[in-house]
Amino acid sequence: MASLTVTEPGICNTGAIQTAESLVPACMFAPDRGCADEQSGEEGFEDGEDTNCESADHLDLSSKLVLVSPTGQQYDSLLRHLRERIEEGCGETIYVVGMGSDGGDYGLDEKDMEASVATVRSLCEQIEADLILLRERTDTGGKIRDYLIRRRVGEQDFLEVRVAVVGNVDAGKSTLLGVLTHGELDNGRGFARQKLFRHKHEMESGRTSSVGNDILGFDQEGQVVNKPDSHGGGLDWTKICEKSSKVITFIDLAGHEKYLKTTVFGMTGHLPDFCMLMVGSNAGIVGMTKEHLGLALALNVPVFVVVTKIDMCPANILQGKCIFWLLLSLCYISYIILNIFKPAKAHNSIHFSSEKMCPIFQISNVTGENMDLLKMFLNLLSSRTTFSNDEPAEFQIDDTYSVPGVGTVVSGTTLRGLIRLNDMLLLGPDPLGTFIPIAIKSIHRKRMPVREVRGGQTASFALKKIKRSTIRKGMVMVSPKLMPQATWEFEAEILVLHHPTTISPRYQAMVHCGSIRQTATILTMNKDCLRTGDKASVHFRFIKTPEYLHCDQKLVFREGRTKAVGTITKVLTVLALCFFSNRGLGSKTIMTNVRI
Ligand SMILES: Nc1nc2c(ncn2[C@@H]2O[C@H](COP(=O)(O)OP(=O)(O)OP(=O)(O)O)[C@@H](O)[C@H]2O)c(=O)[nH]1
Repeated sequence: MASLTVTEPGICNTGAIQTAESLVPACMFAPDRGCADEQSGEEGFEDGEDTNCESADHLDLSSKLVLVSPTGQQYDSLLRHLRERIEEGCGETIYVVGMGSDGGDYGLDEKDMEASVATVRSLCEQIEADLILLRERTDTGGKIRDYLIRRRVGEQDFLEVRVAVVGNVDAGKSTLLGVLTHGELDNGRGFARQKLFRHKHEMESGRTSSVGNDILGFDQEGQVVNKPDSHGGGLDWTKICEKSSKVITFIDLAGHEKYLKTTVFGMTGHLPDFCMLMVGSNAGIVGMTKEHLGLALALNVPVFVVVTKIDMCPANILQGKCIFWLLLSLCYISYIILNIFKPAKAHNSIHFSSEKMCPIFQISNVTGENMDLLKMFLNLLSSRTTFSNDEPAEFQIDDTYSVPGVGTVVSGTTLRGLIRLNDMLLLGPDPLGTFIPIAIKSIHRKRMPVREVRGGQTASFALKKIKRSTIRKGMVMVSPKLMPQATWEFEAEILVLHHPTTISPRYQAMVHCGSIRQTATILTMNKDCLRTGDKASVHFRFIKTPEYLHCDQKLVFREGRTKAVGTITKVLTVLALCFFSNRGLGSKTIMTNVRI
């Protein structure tokens, strides 16, 4: 495992070990993270394995006592480091008080602890953040405390984390979301999921068929904001968002194979930060579980597992089934399986993606067992998207609506940059590959009107003078600075995960890339034919409309059970013709792309 670099007491920078799939923010974390279950001896990662820490600061900030009474220079340095960590952690970080940066100097007495906490509190005031105690431990040297430092947000703002919920049919996905977001336990016969279904046929069959969105709000203290819905009128999202400092958006996906296309769209188009893989303990790893896990890993989305229905499964059988999970992990990931039974482990496992761990929660939606651990863990998850003000705005559309009295509304995810009310963006590409200027007339985040949205946030925009039928999923709205170009053809490095026979040129299948979902034909490839497990460089062409693509975007190429994953390596050249027309005061730009 790669080493951590401690930059000051209690602050470890995981940035150095970030891999493509582990863009979890670099947060402060103490070397006591070795969370192999101290008492139960369960499998975990080794203590000290990551403690190759060295001071990165020329000032002596390495002592556990530096916070007791820092000099002016030390204080400034501590403040600077804390600010950096908060930026990297998208507004929050974990701070350990009572530990030296070498990881071996543990514990403070009562007096020093009070003085250190006072220093940290004053640092937090400087950056307008709150200090929340997560846990306290006592070592031979004294006390050690873990704090969550979370930047205060305005009433209209909140931190946002998206979690895709996948797993086989009947694993208890919708039920868990019903229990978490509505605060009422299930009866084992489908009570909790009723509140989530969007369609009549879902009510009748008990099967999710569409991409559902549910929110769980946490206040500054980490307490759940959602209240049981006594009137049956659904949750008031605006109230939840107003009271929350962090909102977890669950993307509830269908478990049945027949809805796989929708589930793949949910995983690629809704840009989840994390994937919650649900396994019913009565059934184990069956049906689509492996398919969903493979998809999440192929898209580099960090996975944690929630095993449900433990009330139905005797302990010895549950233990036996762990072998399945271990096998699963060996098949798909060389990750360390970490069973979460204690709050300390829930805290320690939040860096699971960068540590190559796969936390497993074992819960019951009926008795509520271990539900608090899961909530605690969810509260500590941080978004993987970092935001920079300077980047030109880019927004991908994943759904469209016609709202009476408002007109056409598009919803989706802001990929980067900042979008403000009345901003002028380019919407496209249409079937001719053109982008048209469009003004943002109103913005809603989680049904709450706001004035701006940033990279990493989902939003919906009301657009003026445009028909809903002219907009489709997969279109984008981007800053004119990007000079967007649509493309028909692209090259990608792909890996065939499964195909019953062989794939050769002229083969057609559905390409999922972000919220783009369109059939493409293989024109050429650098091998004669491809079988399961083969890698190749492939040249694709969309069959219906040109799309807006980037290099390095992940894609899934599938048809039935055939599945390949890959990364776009080249977007083929298009010739952009710009038509300008002056109407009234503002000039209007229409860009048309002609393929060469
Ligand atoms: N006893 C018990 N029953 C549960 C638990 N969790 C879910 N169930 C029941 O399991 C059944 C299936 O749950 P769902 O939430 O519909 O499963 P799902 O994974 O969402 O299924 P799809 O939407 O079809 O993908 C329901 O009858 C639930 O009441 C649990 O922890 N214990």
